[in-house]
This record gives sequence, C-alpha cells and structure tokens, in this order.
Amino acid sequence: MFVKLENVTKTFNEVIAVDRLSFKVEKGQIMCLLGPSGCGKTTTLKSIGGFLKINSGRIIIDGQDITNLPPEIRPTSTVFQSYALFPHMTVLQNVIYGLKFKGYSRKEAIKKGEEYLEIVGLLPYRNRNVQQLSGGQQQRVALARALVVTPKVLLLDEPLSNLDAKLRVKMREEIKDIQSQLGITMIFVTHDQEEALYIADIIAVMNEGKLEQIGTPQEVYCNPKSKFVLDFIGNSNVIEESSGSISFVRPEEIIMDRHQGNTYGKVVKRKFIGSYISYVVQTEKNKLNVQAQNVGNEGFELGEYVYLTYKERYISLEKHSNI
Ligand SMILES: Nc1ncnc2c1ncn2[C@@H]1O[C@H](COP(=O)(O)OP(=O)(O)OP(=O)(O)O)[C@@H](O)[C@H]1O
Repeated sequence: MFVKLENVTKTFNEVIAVDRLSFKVEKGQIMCLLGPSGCGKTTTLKSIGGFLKINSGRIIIDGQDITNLPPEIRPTSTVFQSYALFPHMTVLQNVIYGLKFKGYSRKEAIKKGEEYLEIVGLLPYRNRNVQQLSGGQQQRVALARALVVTPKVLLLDEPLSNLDAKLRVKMREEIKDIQSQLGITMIFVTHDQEEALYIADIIAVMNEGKLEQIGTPQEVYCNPKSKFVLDFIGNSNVIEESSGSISFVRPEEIIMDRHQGNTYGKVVKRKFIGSYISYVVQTEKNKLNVQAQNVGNEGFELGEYVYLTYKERYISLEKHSNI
C-alpha cells in the first residue's frame, strides 16, 4: 500500500477531531475524504501533510514512516482551498518558488515550471501577475505549483469550493485528466458527494472523526453500510426501518409503468427538472421519490395511478469493519 494511516488520532484540547483513523490508498489512486463539515477531513489532510502533529498513530508513505517528519521534507504537497499564491509574483514565479529549496538552478527551474504550466494549460500566462487571473486560473497555478516539486502524494483541501458550479465541474475533469496523465496519488477532501463520486477511485466517508465506510464510488453508493452513509450519499427512499436493519431504494431505480409493477400508487407531486422528471408517488405504505429519465414524452400526470417496480436493498445495522 502506498499511503497508510494507522490509528491516527488528533485532538484539539477536548475535541477529538480524528479518532483512531485507519485507511490505505494504492499508488496512482485518487482517494476522496468525504463527510459533513467538522467531521475531521481537513485535520486528516493536514496531519498527512505534516501541518499538524498527531497525538497517536502512524502515517506511512511508500514504505517510509513520515509521522514525525516536518512538512517540508515529507513527500507530499498541498493545494489549499484558498490557493495561497504569492500575490506580488508572476504565474511562473509562483510555480517555481518551491524548486529553489530543492537544489534546482534557475534555468532548470524555469524549464520545469513551464513544463507544468503547459500541463495545466497556462503557459501563455506565465508572465502575468497572479492577481490578474480568474479563480479557475489561480486554481491551476496552485495545482502546477504543488505538482512541480513531484510529490509522491498530492493533497487537495476542497480545491474547487471557491469556483462557480460550471467551473467546478470543468476543473474536476481536468484534475482527473492530470492525475491519469501523471499517475500521481491524490488525497482529495470534499464535502460534496457528487464531486467525490465523480473524481474518486476510492471514497472514505468520515463522520465525527471516524471512518464510516471506505470503498469505490459504486460500493458506497449502492451498498452503504450505515444509515449515515445512506443519508449522506445520494437520495434514497427508506422503505422500512427497524432496530436491526433498513431497507431502501434509490429514486432512479424505481420503474414507473401504466400497466404493470409490484406496487401501485398515486402521483402526488411532479416536477420537470430537464434531463429527468421527479415524482412523488403515494403507495399504500410509503411515499416514494421517483426519478424518471426524460425520454421526450409527457411522462405521468399529477393524480395519475401508476405501477411501480423496484427491488429493495438492505443495510444491516450491525457494526461493520471493511478496512
Ligand atoms: N485548530 C483547531 N483548534 C480547535 N479545534 C479545531 C481546530 N481545527 C479543527 N478543529 C475542530 O476539529 C473538528 C474537525 O475539524 P476539521 O476542520 O478537520 O473538519 P472538516 O471535516 O474538514 O470540516 P469542514 O468541511 O468544515 O472544513 C471540528 O470539530 C473542528 O471544530
């Protein structure tokens, strides 16, 4: 395993920000740390980067125990939410700043800086002051600056949260492309489940400093192991809940039909969203959210009786450990 956290705990006075956290990331993977505000994502990332000293546990990268190393000699570099660029420097000066401390001559540093500016598509901007760049461009400078020092692991702390929705989608695609081009291992913090599902090879869902579940996007979405993960990732209809188990179905997994199905109900809400139509169907026992693909016809009407077909999935509420 390329990155390994073993029982990492970090407290701030009486607050346990990260609680005996263990996980592994393989070389070349993008792992997303996903969870609500305050669950300990940033603390975990800062602990890996060496900006925080952990109370106990071990952090290992590529076989080396880095737990007690200062940040500047860890094989990591970090892209912060705020970008943290040097405002009075040009794009290129920002990107090559870190190379000074790595023994590069000025000429070599410029060559390397330009190579990475090319990768992030900003070579023509190399002599601009960073303050004259858009948010997305500044983000790319921050990315090039973090990559130019060829870290073994790139740490990204909510890197897209300051961008508008459209740019966020574009940048997450670019980050994924850069990752596959360079084959670099990334740990990416986000509270946005859609972003995590898109970008991650593996998602670690955190809750109150602890790991709730770790798995591929498909695993955490299709087979959540706890009520918390079910609620946090995607929308779902809880069909039945008891102390030992929960059964649920995702809105897009329910098929609506006028003639056949395993349940019958009345359309009590209907909302046209564009690529799909969202319905609420009242059955004898449940009110179910249904998301039906817009296939170019009118769909179902408000007040109409429809058949539904779906297969429930179950979460067993016994404690799981899948690390
Ligand atoms: N420097 C600090 N001093 C005291 N408490 C802190 C400090 N940093 C974080 N905490 C606390 O540790 C817990 C975890 O915080 P952390 O920033 O890691 O969460 P997060 O999941 O990254 O949240 P967000 O998505 O809001 O950034 C929170 O309860 C937070 O208040």
